Order: sequence, then C-alpha cells, then structure tokens
Amino acid sequence: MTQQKQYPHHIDLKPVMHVEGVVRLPGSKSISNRTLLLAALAEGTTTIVGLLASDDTLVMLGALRSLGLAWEQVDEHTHIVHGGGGALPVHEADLFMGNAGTAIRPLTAALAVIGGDYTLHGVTRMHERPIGDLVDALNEIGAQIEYTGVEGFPPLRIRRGHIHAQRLSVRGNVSSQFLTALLMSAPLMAREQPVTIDVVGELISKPYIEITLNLMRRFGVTVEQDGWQSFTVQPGQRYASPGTIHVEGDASSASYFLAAGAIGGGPIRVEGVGRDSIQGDVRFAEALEQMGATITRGDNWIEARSNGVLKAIDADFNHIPDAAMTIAVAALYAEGTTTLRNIASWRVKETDRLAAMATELRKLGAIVEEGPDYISVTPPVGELSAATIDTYDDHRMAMCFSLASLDGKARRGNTMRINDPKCVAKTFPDYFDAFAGIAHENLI
Ligand SMILES: O=C(O)C1=C[C@@H](OP(=O)(O)O)[C@@H](O)[C@H](O)C1
Ligand SMILES: C=C(OP(=O)(O)O)C(=O)O
Repeated sequence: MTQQKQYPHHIDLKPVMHVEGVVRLPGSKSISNRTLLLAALAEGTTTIVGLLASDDTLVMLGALRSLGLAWEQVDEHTHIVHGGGGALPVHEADLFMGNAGTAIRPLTAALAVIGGDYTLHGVTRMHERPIGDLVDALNEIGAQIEYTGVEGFPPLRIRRGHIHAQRLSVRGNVSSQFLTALLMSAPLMAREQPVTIDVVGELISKPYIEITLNLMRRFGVTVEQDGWQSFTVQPGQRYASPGTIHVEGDASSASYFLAAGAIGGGPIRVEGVGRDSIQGDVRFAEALEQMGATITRGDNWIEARSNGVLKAIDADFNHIPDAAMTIAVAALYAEGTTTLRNIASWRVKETDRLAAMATELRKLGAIVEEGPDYISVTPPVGELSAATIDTYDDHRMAMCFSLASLDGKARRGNTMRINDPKCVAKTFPDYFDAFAGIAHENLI
C-alpha cells in the first residue's frame, strides 16, 4: 500500500496481498475520558498511564483546564491529574467539546450538578447529536440547562440550579452515555440521601455502563444495581484517587486489525487488550469466530488469523455498536449475506452510519439493504469495484473501509481511495501508519 501523507484530502490504498504483524493499540477512548473526569472530581492526585492521545481526549483535557482543574503530562505515556474533590475552581467557562460524546455528556451532568455558568458547544455534527434525554433528566431534579440553538441538541448553557435528587429517570434507548453521565455525577448528588436512577424503556449499549461502574468502583464509589432498570448510590460516598490507573488499549480500534487478520491471512496480534478487558468491544472477536476466523486470547493480547473464506452471519450487535461497523465491511469477504441487527443508534453517531455505510459499500459493488435499525450486506460476485470512499468526518468510516483494500481468500481488492483520512484523529491519529505496518504487498 502507499500512504500519501502529503495529500491531506485522500489516501490511496493498493490491494494488500497479506497482513501479518503486531499492533500496539492506542488507549481506550471510553476509559480515558471517564478516568480523566473521575480523577478531576476525586480527592487526591491520580497518575494515568496510557491515556489516549486524540481529539476526543484533547477536548476533555482542555475542558478540565478551563474549569481550573490542574493536570500535567509528565512523559509520553503518563498524565497526572490533581483532583478538585468535587469542586470546580472556575465558575464561568465556555467549553469546546469537538464531537466527543464521552466528553460532553458526562461533563453536562457534572457541571449542572456542581453548578456555575457554563456553555458547551462542539463541531456542527455535535449540534445534531441528541442530548435531550439527559437534559430532561437533569432539569427535572432542579438543574438549569437551556438550549442556545435547537431544542434537544447542543450548544447548551448551564446555570446554577438547586439539585434535589432522590429519584430520577432517564431514557436509555438513544444513547447509554446519558445514563453514564448521571451515574458519574450521582455521588455528587447523594450527599445526604440515596439517589436512584431509573432507566425508562430499553437500555442500549449496555457494556459501556459496565465500564462506567467499573471505573467508579476504582475511584471508591459502589453502585447498587437492579438489573439494567435501576441504579442506586448510597450517600456519603466520595470519589478518591486510586493512585494510578493504567488505561487498556482501545478494543474498538482493535477491531480493524483483528478483522484484517481474519480476512487477509494473519496472524495479527493486537496488544493492550486481552481476555480480562473491561471493554465490551472485545466481544467483537466472538463475531469473527462465528464468521470462521481463528482467535487466540492472552492476558493482554488478542490474535486473529484467517481460516478459509469467512461465513456470513446474522446477529444482534446492540452490545458492540462501534466495532459492528467493522463487521459490515468484513462482510465483503464473507460467503452469503451478513445482517447486523439492532443498531438504530448508528443514525445519531458521528454521521448517520446506516446511510453512510450503505452508500459506501454499494460503491464497492455490494448489495446492501438498509432498514431503520439494521443493515444487510451481500458481497459482489468477483472483485470489489475500484472506488473512492467518502468518510463523512467519521473516524470509523475511514478505519473500517481501509479493510476493503485487502486481498481476501475469495477475491482481490482493488486500488481504492479514502477521502479525508485525517478524520481518524478523533480516536486514532496514527491509524494509517499502523495499518501500513501490517499490510504487505504481493508476497507470493
Ligand atoms: O460510553 C461510551 O464510552 C460510549 C458509548 C457508545 O455510545 P452509545 O451509548 O451512544 O451507543 C459508543 O458508541 C461510544 O463510542 C462510546
Ligand atoms: C460513537 C462514537 O463516539 P462518541 O464517543 O462521540 O459517541 C464512536 O467513537 O464511534
């Protein structure tokens, strides 16, 4: 493959005949941004090792600094956060949140509960991503949050309210990040009485709630859980620094390399996540196994290799919505029609991912059916068409479509162009270097 860094507008990928190698993963976005906020809310100083360096963590770090919460980077891998013990030194701030859901949603709850005069805004797409369920839940318990643009969406203005929370409810079917945000702020509300959060309706993306609860526990707060329906925080619990937190490698980022191993030979080993990961997206490897790949797991690594032609699958991907995009592209190399179900949340992420995925897969010659909450992909007979893939300012569109340059067991990829590859900066700024590191041209 060639990587044309001098062309910021596109990258051309030649057919990749074989993939093999080891990839050290960047830090998990979900763990990084949660850890930063919890460390900032905690008492004491937290050392964070392996924080993700990307647009999404930069906006969180920038917001913490604007709020007067001190942190410093001491070397390439280590950050130190000086916790504010639940207080915010700066009472008025204008915060740019980029397109980071893991920054704007938890911060909205924390700022509304602690109180002050804050505005939160982001890129254009952030202003199209819903936040109404979270704002409703907070305003119902006395927060003062207003929309300064379109109702239900950022930008937001937060003023000091009078929080009286004992029981609050939030809808769970648009984004699990709303529940995550309320959970992380619940200890700040539960000063004298317990606080219970009820989930109204279905809760999507459940494994992300497990990440939230796991990290809260490490910062000294336990949450009583009644299934996925209600969550209670007993009073008097305060966040306290655990000392040091090691951030796992990003399991969603792992999906591209594991799929590459499953399609293009392998073995590919990703390092930084393993069988004990707290990230739900490690279950992506199970989907590859169902498609016929061979997966091996260690404490801190996962390895994938191909084992003949992949088989199509028909499965529910609600638990791994991000990594599921990688399956939609891997489906180009599977025999039969692959169907991904229960992924309506794709419509409200970095772009409308159901529409974007369908449009771009069709450019490669696939037959695609797109429904309100599902997509099915039938690969073309013979080679994939040469195509220019648009990425819609969505890092995952750029990363998962790089796989369409692979030579699978059944067919050869064609030279393809990926427009605006730099959008990977949201979670994986060096993605195309890492991909170049495992991609080998004709080895035969
Ligand atoms: O809490 C998190 O860290 C995330 C939750 C998921 O969002 P939804 O709950 O909106 O599906 C996921 O897509 C996102 O990338 C990260
Ligand atoms: C949906 C995603 O991001 P966010 O954390 O902004 O919701 C994603 O990374 O795929």
